[in-house]
Amino acid sequence: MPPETPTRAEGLARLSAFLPRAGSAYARDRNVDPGPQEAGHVSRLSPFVRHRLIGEWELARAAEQAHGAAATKFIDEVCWRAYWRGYLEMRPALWTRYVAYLISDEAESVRATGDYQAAVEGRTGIDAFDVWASELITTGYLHNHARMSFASIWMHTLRLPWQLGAAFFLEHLLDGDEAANTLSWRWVAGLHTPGKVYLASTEAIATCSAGRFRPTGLARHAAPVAPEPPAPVAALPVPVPAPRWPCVLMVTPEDLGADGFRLDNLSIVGVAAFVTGKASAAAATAAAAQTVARQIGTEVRPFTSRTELEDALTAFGTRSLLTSRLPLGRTRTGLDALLRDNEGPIPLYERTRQWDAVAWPAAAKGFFAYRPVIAHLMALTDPGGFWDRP
Ligand SMILES: Cc1cc2nc3c(=O)[nH]c(=O)nc-3n(C[C@H](O)[C@H](O)[C@H](O)COP(=O)(O)OP(=O)(O)OC[C@H]3O[C@@H](n4cnc5c(N)ncnc54)[C@H](O)[C@@H]3O)c2cc1C
Repeated sequence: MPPETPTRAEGLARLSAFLPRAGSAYARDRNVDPGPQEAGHVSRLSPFVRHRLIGEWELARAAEQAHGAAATKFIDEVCWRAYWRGYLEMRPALWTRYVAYLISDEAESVRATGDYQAAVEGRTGIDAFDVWASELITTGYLHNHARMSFASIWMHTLRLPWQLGAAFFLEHLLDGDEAANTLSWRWVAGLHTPGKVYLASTEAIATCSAGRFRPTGLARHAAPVAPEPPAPVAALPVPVPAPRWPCVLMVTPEDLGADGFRLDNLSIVGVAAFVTGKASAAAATAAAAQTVARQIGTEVRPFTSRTELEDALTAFGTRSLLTSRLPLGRTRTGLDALLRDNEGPIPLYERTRQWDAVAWPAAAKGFFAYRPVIAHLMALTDPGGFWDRP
């Protein structure tokens, strides 16, 4: 697993070590999880990709260069990430409803039950499930098939609310991502593609765990889910040119720079680091901010409060903040609370990476309808560049 403070160098080393397996071997073996002690058939790059220490485009292009058409499956999987992200950005109600459930009386009473406690402590007696609960907590990672089966057993066999399972994942996954996580749990529940649920089976778990597990007593029928109104579709903000006046570059765990912040022709007078989230993400944010500040010859001011942010802006002599687009989720919610403080507005300018500007609006329906956009993404000349030139 990644070191305490994941770095781009570590992620790139992991990518180059994995690359020989990103072609036909990935297509054939990716669903088999030999366990955390083994090298495995997947990249385990998600914690680096989640925080944009490495861009999705870098993974996809490296795989295409190494394997040509045989990299299609790997590139598809990489693009699931942008698909989920775009889908949620256009349906913010799915996120707000999920958050509202977590603070409801019903959620509180379920958390107090023995069944919930047994599930999160890995004491259900269900083979595989209990091991995965503890693997998630100790390593911060689960293989995709383990995530699917765990979520299925959680809601369909144990009959626990999907939202509490999603929250358990988000708390422990090092790649915890509001879009991929919430929407994958909804997909297992049958809420993403109506009527299509994911039911874990003994045989599939035995095969996908390379024979390590053979759980019995799994549900043969899906748990009923409460019907919900369709989420209204919101328009994505149109990307706008970055301001040419002096700004402070704000680095957040949502984008740690991937292959650069492309600051040429901009007037950046300082760097502010919003050090929030898990300890590893906060440390990586501080480190990424240091790197970019060194490159442009300025200072870094870390902040977690309005007062520290105000101090940084005063020190740098401007009130304009420039950052990579902040998607829906915990970082955005935390920052909005600081910016909305009644000490006066702080203008925030968000830049959209070209990869996101093309990928997100295409996530209108299912992934099948989305697939044609993958060719456009792969053809972009500067996918990590920002869509902010006039
Ligand atoms: C219930 C559930 C919850 C999930 N929660 C998260 C989450 O919080 N954060 C997260 O990044 N992924 C999540 N996923 C998707 C997927 O399980 C992980 O991205 C993947 O297991 C990461 O391991 P890897 O880096 O070895 O993937 P690889 O197979 O090596 O894939 C390469 C990269 O492609 C992306 N990717 C691959 N598969 C998916 C997918 N199905 N959806 C989205 N992106 C994908 C990831 O960025 C990954 O690093 C979830 C899946 C399920 C079923």
